[in-house]
Amino acid sequence: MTNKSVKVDSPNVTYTEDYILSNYTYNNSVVEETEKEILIKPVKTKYSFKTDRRVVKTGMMLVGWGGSNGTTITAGIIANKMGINWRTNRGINEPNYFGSMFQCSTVRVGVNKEGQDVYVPFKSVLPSVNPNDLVIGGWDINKMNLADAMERAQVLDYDLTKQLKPYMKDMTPLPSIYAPDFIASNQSDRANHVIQGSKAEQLEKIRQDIKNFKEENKLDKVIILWTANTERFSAVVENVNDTAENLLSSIEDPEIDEISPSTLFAVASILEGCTYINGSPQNSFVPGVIELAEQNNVMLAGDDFKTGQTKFKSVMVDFLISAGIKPVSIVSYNHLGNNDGKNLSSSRQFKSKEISKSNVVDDMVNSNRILYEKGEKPDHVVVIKYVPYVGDSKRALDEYTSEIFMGGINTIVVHNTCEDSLLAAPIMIDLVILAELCERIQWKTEETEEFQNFHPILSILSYMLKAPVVPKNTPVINSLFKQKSCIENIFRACIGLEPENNMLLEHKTINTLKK
Ligand SMILES: NC(=O)c1ccc[n+]([C@@H]2O[C@H](COP(=O)([O-])OP(=O)(O)OC[C@H]3O[C@@H](n4cnc5c(N)ncnc54)[C@H](O)[C@@H]3O)[C@@H](O)[C@H]2O)c1
Ligand SMILES: O=P([O-])([O-])O[C@@H]1[C@@H](O)[C@H](O)[C@@H](O)[C@H](O)[C@@H]1O
Repeated sequence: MTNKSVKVDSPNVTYTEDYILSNYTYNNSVVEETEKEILIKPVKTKYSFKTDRRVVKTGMMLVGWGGSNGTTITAGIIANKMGINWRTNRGINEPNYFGSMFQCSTVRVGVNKEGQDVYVPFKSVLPSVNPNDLVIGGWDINKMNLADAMERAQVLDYDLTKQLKPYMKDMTPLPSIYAPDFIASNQSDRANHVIQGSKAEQLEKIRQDIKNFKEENKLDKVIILWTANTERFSAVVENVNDTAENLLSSIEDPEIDEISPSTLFAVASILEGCTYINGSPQNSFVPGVIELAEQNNVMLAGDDFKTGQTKFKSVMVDFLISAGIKPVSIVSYNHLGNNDGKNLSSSRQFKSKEISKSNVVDDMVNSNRILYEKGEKPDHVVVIKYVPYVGDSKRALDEYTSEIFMGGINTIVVHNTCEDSLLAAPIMIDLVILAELCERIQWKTEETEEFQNFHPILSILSYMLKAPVVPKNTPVINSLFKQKSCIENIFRACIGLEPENNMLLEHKTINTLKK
């Protein structure tokens, strides 16, 4: 695939040294529904987009750096950066970023003179950070260095880990905030690298860590990503964490415990002006965090990486319902033996994951009132079991039972086995790279004078997340192809291209009589 630069030649697009400026007409429709009629009125909004072309030196700080995902993403980036090949019984393996939608998928940009579709790497559409250039750091409640932690995770092939150890042995996580009430008690033996002191002192330490990391590595920006253990949900308590002011005040109050480590990290990130991404299912983004991010115009994205079983579900259910087939029972079972699975074997932590894995079909079900009455849903069961022997190699079994034509029943069973962390690492890379890119895109319309950033809650990143956090009163979209289409078409608009509509009219209106 080409590494050529991609440029749009259009009166709607201007390339300056520092910016790509595009004028884009956004076509939508306003619908008026009466007793007897649905009246649809097309509307047009003129947008201007401004994308900063200056890709700067970017750091990625991982909370939970010593875990399976944290060590795997670090190992994968080093292997790609250094071009480290490794041998297995299948022969020589080369590093890649497979599973990263932005690094390894393509977009159709038009047709050539022969009428053939032309595809370019998605990552070539707008200037973005090369994952090889990410400066990596982070925190863990366990002091093990990254080389030993990579071995502990047992995710990557031996010959690769042997070559990587010299690069990772001197990488040591910073001590972190440990609150035993928020993660499984079976994690307590891991907690040997903990920041002491009050919540306020812990918050200040994390803020200082971010400042130091930025300064020591001469970074222009840092993105912070939570890939630590799944926490239980935090209670949303009036006067405690319901507003930004109350949350900041609660952090200063030693009597208040209902502030999770992940919420403290989110507050620290926001106060340091760093985008924060929640890769786990807990509600780190209590209302006070959301308000603080909006007040400081700092971006957030979450919750819970969408990597395997749930990603598949958001395709499968979309296919069934959009085909007019009615899923009536969905059972998702999996077992795995990594430390994530160990933590999830505790009921309160499993509950967080059960919620994020269960809500993923709601938008698709609610979009079809032919198949489903209002409020009607398929039976939906999520089961996760901890089986130490299988380690990171998650075994997922899904059963989709649907009603089909004339009383027929269709049952589809899927078995899916893979190293969970090898699915998660490229998704984490996409989240960080795309979050950084979104920080450099601004928009305005004819009604707004100044260019402004996207809303701080980055719902555009929903493709990578099981339980997308979205701005208040906006829709949660879980359908994978709608999510991909959203990212692709917004980026196309930034270079003045129309949305991909898949009409290929040029191939359907050919004049067969023309000689
Ligand atoms: N496919 C996937 O792997 C996948 C998909 C979706 C979500 N997730 C989520 O990603 C997270 C990480 O998964 P994993 O497989 O790497 O788990 P892991 O248990 O191997 O790693 C988590 C790490 O976080 C550390 N930790 C726990 N509490 C911490 C704290 N307060 N501060 C800093 N570090 C802390 C632990 O010591 C551990 O090293 C989990 O919450 C998991 O549910 C994983
Ligand atoms: O993304 P996905 O494969 O549906 O979900 C996964 C679960 O199946 C797995 O049990 C859990 O340990 C991972 O954290 C991840 O959430």
